[in-house]
Amino acid sequence: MSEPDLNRMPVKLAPFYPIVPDIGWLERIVQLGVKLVQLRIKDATRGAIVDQTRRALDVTKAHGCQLVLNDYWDVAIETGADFIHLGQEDLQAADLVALRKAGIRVGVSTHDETELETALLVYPDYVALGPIYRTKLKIMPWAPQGLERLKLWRSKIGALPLVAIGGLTPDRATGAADAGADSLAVITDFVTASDPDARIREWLKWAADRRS
Ligand SMILES: Cc1ncc(COP(=O)(O)OP(=O)(O)O)c(N)n1
Ligand SMILES: Cc1nc(C(=O)O)sc1CCOP(=O)(O)O
Ligand SMILES: [Mg+2]
Repeated sequence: MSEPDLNRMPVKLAPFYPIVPDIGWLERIVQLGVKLVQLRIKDATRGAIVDQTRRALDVTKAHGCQLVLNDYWDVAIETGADFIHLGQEDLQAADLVALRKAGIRVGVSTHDETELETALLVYPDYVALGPIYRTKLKIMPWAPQGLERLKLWRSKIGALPLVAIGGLTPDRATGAADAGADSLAVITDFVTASDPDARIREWLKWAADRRS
């Protein structure tokens, strides 16, 4: 368990939080104005992950965007990523003290109340709840949580930043944000769009309208 750093400022997450499978996607969308992005690489060597994370940090820093690395907590420390995102199994393996010492922010996945209790024990910088809607990305044992569950998470975690994930689309965005999500994590919607750049711009316009 890692103690909270009382000097650590709470994070403010951008309302739109795209997740990408590789550096090519990341470079493409950061140039469009994305301010928070997750690099979620599956099935690559550690060397390739380090290399892509370094390249991701170069491009995100140049564009005033924050980088979240998924899963690879040791690579996050080695490269100086802004955040690490940890699932519940990742959480058991990660060295949270080392992450804190390195100044890396920590986001944690939750899918039920037990997982939320576990997540809160490590004083995360944000909590993610999913899948809010059915997702086509991966098979998951949880039924869609829905907006009521998002409201419940909001009431349970107070001011801690809350990320919604799973099946989100621009049509569903305002509902999820009004239910309490500070930031919406999205993959399939823009990756499978006929014009991904246009879809990213649509999301960014929604985020800008949401902020104002
Ligand atoms: C913002 C956000 N929320 C949830 C997840 C899922 O993390 P995890 O449960 O570890 O599953 P994988 O993404 O590693 O397959 C996430 N990546 N990001
Ligand atoms: C990777 C992932 N984790 C989830 C969780 O609930 O923890 S849902 C999910 C996929 C979300 O992406 P899409 O926008 O493609 O549905
Ligand atoms: Mg994971």
